[in-house]
Amino acid sequence: MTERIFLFAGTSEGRLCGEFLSEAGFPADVFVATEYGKEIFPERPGLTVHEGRLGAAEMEVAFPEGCIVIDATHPYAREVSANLKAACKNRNAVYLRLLRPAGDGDLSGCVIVESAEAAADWLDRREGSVLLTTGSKELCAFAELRGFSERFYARVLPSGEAISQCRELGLSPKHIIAMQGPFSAELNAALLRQVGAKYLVTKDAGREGGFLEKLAAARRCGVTAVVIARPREAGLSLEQVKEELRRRFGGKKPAASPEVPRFPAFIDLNGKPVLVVGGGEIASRRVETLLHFGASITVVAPDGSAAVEALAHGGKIRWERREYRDDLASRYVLAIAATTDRAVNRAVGEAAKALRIPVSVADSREESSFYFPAVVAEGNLIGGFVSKDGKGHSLVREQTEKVRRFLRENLSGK
Ligand SMILES: C[C@@]1(CC(=O)O)C2=NC(=C\c3[nH]c(c(CCC(=O)O)c3CC(=O)O)Cc3[nH]c(c(CC(=O)O)c3CCC(=O)O)/C=C3\N/C(=C\2)[C@@H](CCC(=O)O)[C@]3(C)CC(=O)O)/[C@H]1CCC(=O)O
Ligand SMILES: NC(=O)c1ccc[n+]([C@@H]2O[C@H](COP(=O)([O-])OP(=O)(O)OC[C@H]3O[C@@H](n4cnc5c(N)ncnc54)[C@H](O)[C@@H]3O)[C@@H](O)[C@H]2O)c1
Repeated sequence: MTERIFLFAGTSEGRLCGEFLSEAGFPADVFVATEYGKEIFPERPGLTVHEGRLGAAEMEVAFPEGCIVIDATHPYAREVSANLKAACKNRNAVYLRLLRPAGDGDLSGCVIVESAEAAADWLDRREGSVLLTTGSKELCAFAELRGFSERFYARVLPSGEAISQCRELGLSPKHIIAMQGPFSAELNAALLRQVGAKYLVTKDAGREGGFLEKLAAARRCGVTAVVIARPREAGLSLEQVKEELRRRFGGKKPAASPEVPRFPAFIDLNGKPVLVVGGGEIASRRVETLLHFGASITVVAPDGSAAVEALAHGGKIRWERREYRDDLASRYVLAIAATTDRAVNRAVGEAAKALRIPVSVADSREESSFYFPAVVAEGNLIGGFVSKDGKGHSLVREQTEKVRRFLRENLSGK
């Protein structure tokens, strides 16, 4: 048996390493922590991308004995690295730490602290606005400080999760900058001036992380950079990791991730709120199916088919005649995105996943956390068909029709 490769990514090195694996024909399972991380990890042949944070116990279950684990997580993601190391030890797996070199910037004039908490403590004893560029997860270290919501501006990733975290901790939209870096020194300087910052809080995220551009901007604007020191850790460069993999596999290939089909769950929708965004042909087909299962359906769409019109008129569904406004409510138990607008469908998918609501996105199997099945309901039997890979739409349609006919004939009178 050839070993499998697991890559924990989410950083630029992680992406480069993924690129290398794909080009070398090395299949791998890639893990990214957030949905946003998955989105920016380009789809590549041979790579199976999983989203979500695994705990130590889950990692241990996921790793087959003797596999190879590449840890390309952020240099500050201490907990993940500790978990990966422990899981690898218990599974006799090879642990390769892919670590970007430190930023080796000129730290003169900077305040160096050991942790986000130490940075918060230092800032608590000073006045003036602060631009935080340490990510949404570190925010809570600062949230308790007096004047947090007035003094602090947070620059975070433009993901629903990060923005809600900022909002929950009390930052108003005016104090949130949602963009993906790394940023130029010019843009950093413009933001520092825009918020009237006196302090900039940053980690030493290395050259690739845009650390040097942050230092340069702070210096240019007369802003004090508060640098959270990097944990001391040994690691390999991307080149060294590539070398190690080539050496291990020689002409052989790692084993591919086994294809796992989706589990057909039969859930109770009776009387439960279901949201359908879009009111056209596809949405109508879904609505009609869902009504058989007692769902309490709300359609959100500026215009709809004759079927939607009739159902709304007859009081069978609720129809909000408007565009979707990024307002998915958590009370829904299921969501369908079936508009002709790609951006809207994607937004519904993301909002639903953030709320852990199963969602089918009519124009993207990747973004669908469940596939809408071709439903078979004959006699006392209920079934639903999808293709294993979610690509066989016509096959599903044709074959399901045959199954329906078959069951109708066989079950007549039963
Ligand atoms: C089962 C069924 C249920 C239903 O829709 O009610 C269903 N698709 C059906 C038919 C069908 N769909 C399409 C065609 C046109 C021909 C073709 O392209 O081949 C035909 C065939 C036809 O109409 O003849 C187009 C299409 N569909 C999806 C994409 C996007 C993509 O693939 O990423 C595109 C390209 C559209 C675009 O981008 O413009 C995606 C999805 N469609 C799914 C379900 C989910 C996966 C299930 C699976 O296929 O395994 C999934 C992943 C997500 C979801 O929607 O939940 C239904 C049969 C119902 C029945 O017969 O009773
Ligand atoms: N999964 C499948 O089986 C399948 C099959 C064919 C097509 N598709 C895809 O499904 C999608 C819908 O196709 P259709 O044939 O139903 O289109 P359609 O033109 O019949 O309907 C589009 C609907 O989207 C609504 N809409 C547009 N912008 C909106 C917004 N901002 N907010 C809310 N609603 C909005 C419109 O009001 C309309 O009701 C397309 O993306 C298409 O590619 C999926």
